Amino acid sequence: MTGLMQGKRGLIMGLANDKSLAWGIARKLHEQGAELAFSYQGDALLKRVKPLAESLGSDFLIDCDVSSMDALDTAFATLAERWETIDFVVHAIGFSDKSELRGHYYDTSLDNFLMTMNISAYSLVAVTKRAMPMMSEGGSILTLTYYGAEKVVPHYNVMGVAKAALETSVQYLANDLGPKGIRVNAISAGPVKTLAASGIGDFRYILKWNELNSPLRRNTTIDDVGGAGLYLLSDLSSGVTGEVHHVDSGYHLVGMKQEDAPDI
Ligand SMILES: NC(=O)c1ccc[n+]([C@@H]2O[C@H](COP(=O)([O-])OP(=O)(O)OC[C@H]3O[C@@H](n4cnc5c(N)ncnc54)[C@H](O)[C@@H]3O)[C@@H](O)[C@H]2O)c1
Ligand SMILES: Cc1c(CN(C)C(=O)CCc2cnc3c(c2)CCC(=O)N3)oc2ccccc12
Repeated sequence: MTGLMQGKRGLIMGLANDKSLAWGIARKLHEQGAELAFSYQGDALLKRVKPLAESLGSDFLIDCDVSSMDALDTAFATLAERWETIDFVVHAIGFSDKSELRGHYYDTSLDNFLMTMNISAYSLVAVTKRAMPMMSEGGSILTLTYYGAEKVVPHYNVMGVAKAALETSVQYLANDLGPKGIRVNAISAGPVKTLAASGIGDFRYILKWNELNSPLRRNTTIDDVGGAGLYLLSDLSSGVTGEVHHVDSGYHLVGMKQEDAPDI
């Protein structure tokens, strides 16, 4: 049977290892017949990303630090050399100085505020600008956000502000690109123990709280995110753009501790 993504190809940005949300998405896309290119952040990550990409039949690896406009120009030129058109881009990138992802938001430095907004929010605009001309047959762009954009999650701090900017950017980009048949959406994922989650104080508490208080009473997996990513990147979501789709076991619905949740 032909897959949902048969004949489709695109770029996955933000794969670091086999715990990455990008990995959950890449696997599902490959299963459904997509052809994949991967961008990674520097040689240190290449040794982990290369074997993962190869396991999905891809030898198309592109070094790209999204804080550099030259690197973005070079990355998309390399992409266009081999593939004249692409059907999708996954933007699974976010970063802040972890010393400011604890304590008070009012202690956020200007430097880290700007760096965090650049990498975690502006980079989607910069990527979209460069992907657009390659999506002459239309396309789908997907980014990853978190509930901390909508409501205060203690210590998510400047990342929450950046994700709020990212989510509104999704709306403005969707409106700009709609006439070109390019859709732009976000998945708001529940907490998942990834590289970007390690080094966060009391992450185990956040995971446990979500497990005990989400409607599904379980944490989110990268396969949960992969399935929803496949939907948003495929023609099944042809009428969907500018959307933030929660893949969080329903946690965003909850306004108070569940009765059956033990104290943790
Ligand atoms: N893990 C979670 O709990 C969770 C929940 C919701 C949303 N998210 C978001 O999902 C996305 C993917 O994160 P993840 O949890 O899979 O962790 P991850 O560490 O596996 O992925 C983050 C990626 O961002 C890349 N990156 C950081 N700075 C970069 C730069 N300047 N240029 C290029 N790449 C850069 C890293 O190399 C890494 O591959 C992020 O946007 C994150 O904010 C994560
Ligand atoms: C959930 C959750 C996350 C996971 N998540 C949704 C994220 O978006 C990850 C954000 C993040 C951004 N930059 C860095 C790190 C994490 C740690 C390593 C590093 O050096 N920089 O991070 C939190 C930080 C504080 C509170 C909750 C969370």
